Amino acid sequence: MLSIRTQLGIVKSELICLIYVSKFLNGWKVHGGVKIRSDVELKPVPMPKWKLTTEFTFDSAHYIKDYDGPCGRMHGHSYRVQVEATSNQLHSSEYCPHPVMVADFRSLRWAKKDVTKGGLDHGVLNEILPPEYETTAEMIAKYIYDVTKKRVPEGVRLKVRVSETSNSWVEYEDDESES
Ligand SMILES: Nc1nc2c(c(=O)[nH]1)N=C([C@H](O)[C@H](O)COP(=O)(O)OP(=O)(O)OP(=O)(O)O)CN2
Repeated sequence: MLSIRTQLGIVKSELICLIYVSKFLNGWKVHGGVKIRSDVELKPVPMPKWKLTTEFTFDSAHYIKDYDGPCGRMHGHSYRVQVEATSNQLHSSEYCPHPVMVADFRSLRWAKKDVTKGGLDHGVLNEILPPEYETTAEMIAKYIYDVTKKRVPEGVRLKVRVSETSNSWVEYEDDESES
């Protein structure tokens, strides 16, 4: 008789099981495998963490494709970049075998290198960035974020700020809700 389906479309034994579970949970809820009273409000446990910030500049030329104005013509900026890396764990790096750093500063500062050495300095950004990245400060920040993300240990959260001129900054960062 175990296979007799009820009108709810579930097996009888499953129904009995559900009744037991609902009685068991009456006024309670299960959180992380633990039964707790449903009126108890759970607050996130604060986790101590490290936050590194490094800043650098690079000088490059660019134009914004189809931009109706001076930014559509080839021109240059001294870009200022800040990269922030956050983690509650320390890691080893390519250069250091011991788990003593969030991420090696060297892996965060790659973009300041000369374009012939894999960086963005003294290049034409429209030629360096893959075509899916336009050369707005927004997309330069995303590009630096995307490349840096591949160079830092898993779980390290990143925020990249880019400034073309002293007036304006752009930020690109991990989605808080992902952690
Ligand atoms: N949201 C964005 N807007 C603009 C970007 C950008 O990357 N993101 N870029 C440009 C141009 O590249 C331009 O070089 C910078 O423009 P602007 O801020 O106007 O530069 P100035 O410092 O010369 O501004 P002033 O107000 O004239 O001093 C445009 N927009």
